[in-house]
Amino acid sequence: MHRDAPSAAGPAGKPIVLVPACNRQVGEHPFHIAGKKYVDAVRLAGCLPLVVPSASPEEIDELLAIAHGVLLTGSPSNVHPSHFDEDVHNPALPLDPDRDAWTLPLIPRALRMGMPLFAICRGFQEANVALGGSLHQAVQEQSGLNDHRAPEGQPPEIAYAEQHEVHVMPGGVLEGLLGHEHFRVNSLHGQGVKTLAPGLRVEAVAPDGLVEAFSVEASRGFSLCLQWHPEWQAASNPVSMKMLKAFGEACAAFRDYRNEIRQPRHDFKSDPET
Ligand SMILES: N[C@@H](CCC(=O)NCCCC(=O)O)C(=O)O
Repeated sequence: MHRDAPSAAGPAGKPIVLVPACNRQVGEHPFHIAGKKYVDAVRLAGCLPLVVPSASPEEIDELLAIAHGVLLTGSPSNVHPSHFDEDVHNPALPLDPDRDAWTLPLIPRALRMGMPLFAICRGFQEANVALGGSLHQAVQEQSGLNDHRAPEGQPPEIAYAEQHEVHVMPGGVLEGLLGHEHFRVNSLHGQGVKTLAPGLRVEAVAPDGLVEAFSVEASRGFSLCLQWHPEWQAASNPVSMKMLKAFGEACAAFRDYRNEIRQPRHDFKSDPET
């Protein structure tokens, strides 16, 4: 086999990142939707976004067989509290049980494979619940915790403006990437971590002590789950770009590993050119 021949798995294309969609009623009809800023963030990471409408358990396995990473987006909808054994606290707030139904089983399966995971806001909350944690349904109603919701009725430039500092915990993924002790982030959430799932490592906390970032210690792959929105104007945010670059590199490494183990073993004895 010529040394410069492409590998049997073919030239490595961009890593494929699954982006689970939300479910939204538009007029009389149900739609699957995904925020453009999340899809743009996957491209900024150097990966190929694959927005997925929904998936049956069998389809989850098929999707994981072709993917090299998962990005869980934010959403105005809340993770249904039944997944952490609570009743709905405020029925006026939107839910998305169809998204919950497949992202919650997707997360542990992806992590068990060592597939890179990048989770944002609702996605951060999904990851905590999927792995056995629970959420405050109304952070602002908890004694000692601040109101982490965005200012109401404001244009995106105000709603996604930086709201508070986060303190980076020493020795974790974030400190390794950023080397920062603290920096300011935006904040657009009413739910928040109540109990952290087993096996999660706190990566950053807000001034009131609320967990703002975690990684999955048990996973052998890259994982970074953030309560804030790094995808907002990410291209002009050096902190966001460092995290997205690390995620993209981890997805590329996972792709290369996948291609390597799937490459048919070469029988050098029978090949006259070796
Ligand atoms: N609904 C949850 C999660 C909040 C969240 O993801 N906000 C972002 C919504 C819009 C966007 O996608 O940027 C909560 O309130 O905690």
